[in-house]
Amino acid sequence: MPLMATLQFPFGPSIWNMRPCAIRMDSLSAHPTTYCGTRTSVLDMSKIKNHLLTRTLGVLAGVWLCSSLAITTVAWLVATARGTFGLAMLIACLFGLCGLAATLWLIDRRLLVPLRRLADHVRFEHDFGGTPREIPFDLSSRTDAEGLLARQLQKLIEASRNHNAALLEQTLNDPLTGLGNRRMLEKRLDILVPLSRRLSCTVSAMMIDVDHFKPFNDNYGHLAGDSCLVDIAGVLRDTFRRDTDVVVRLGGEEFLVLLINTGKEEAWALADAMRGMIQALGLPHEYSPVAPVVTVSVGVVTSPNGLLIDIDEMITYADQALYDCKAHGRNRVAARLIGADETSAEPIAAAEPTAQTSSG
Ligand SMILES: Nc1nc2c(ncn2[C@@H]2O[C@H](COP(=O)(O)OP(=O)(O)OP(=O)(O)O)[C@@H](O)[C@H]2O)c(=O)[nH]1
Repeated sequence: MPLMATLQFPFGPSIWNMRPCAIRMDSLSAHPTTYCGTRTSVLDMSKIKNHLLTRTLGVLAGVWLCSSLAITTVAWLVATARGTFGLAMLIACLFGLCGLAATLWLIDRRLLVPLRRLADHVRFEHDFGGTPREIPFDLSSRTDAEGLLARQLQKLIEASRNHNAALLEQTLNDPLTGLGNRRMLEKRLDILVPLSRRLSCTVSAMMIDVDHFKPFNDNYGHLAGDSCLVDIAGVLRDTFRRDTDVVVRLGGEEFLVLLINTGKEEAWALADAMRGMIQALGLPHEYSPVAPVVTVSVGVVTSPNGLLIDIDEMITYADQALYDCKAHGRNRVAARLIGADETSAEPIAAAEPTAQTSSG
């Protein structure tokens, strides 16, 4: 509000173009911690506002005083010389108007035009999806209050960009394992679903569940459980490395992998290899009836030829395949195939684990 008040002089249409800038700068300082994250910047902003106000009023008063003195002198001289008071007053008024117009023009060129350009820049930068742009050099290199304002705004914009990027990172990642989370999955699906449809390619999803994780947690402790989840996430990251592979932790001890252009045999083979690698980690789990080490069960579902319509549907089918795994003793891979008629998803088989020999 203070800066807004500073700029509300009736100087013609260009003044009204300043409104967005005034509001934006005002809102920056009104929410310092959420927008720029520093209180120092707010102090600087208020200094700038005071500086601008003092300077504008100073320029106005100076120009007005000088022109009034000049006008009065000229009027007095003319009236004395010609003895015609009316003519003298007319000339004085003309001079006065010219002085006023010159003052307004100067203020517009020196103060308002740069501020208007700054407002345009801030408006552009406010769209954080855009490519970052430096503030125009002729503005930021100025040594006066406008230059200071430009540099401060650039700092605020950069701080805000970094802050937003960090927040985005946090909202898309699982803090424990560093894998993506459900929101990341949704974001990637926005790209992958249309792509798989356009290319009419197969899509496979895997639901991975740690076998008997509750007794592991209960007996070895929550920290050991966390460390186990991190190790499993590492295997997933190493196994599914293509740019289009999506690996997320859905929550708890459940992970989801989405593979574009991957048929059922390939998905099955990958899932089984990954299952073997997790078993080969050899994380002791003496409370598991399946094996003396940590193992996983994997439900795989494949949608042929871009039939992936809805991720929730894929997850439901993958869950059913996972249920098949559990019904057959865990530490294995089971797969389902979504046919043209998606309601008749049929189980392909529940694969005997190739690396199950050690599990007994
Ligand atoms: N350490 C740790 N444990 C978690 C986390 N999230 C969930 N859990 C634990 O994971 C366990 C999940 O237990 P259940 O859902 O019963 O699964 P389960 O024991 O693996 O049983 P099955 O899946 O049928 O083999 C619970 O003990 C949760 O407390 C986490 O972030 N860290």
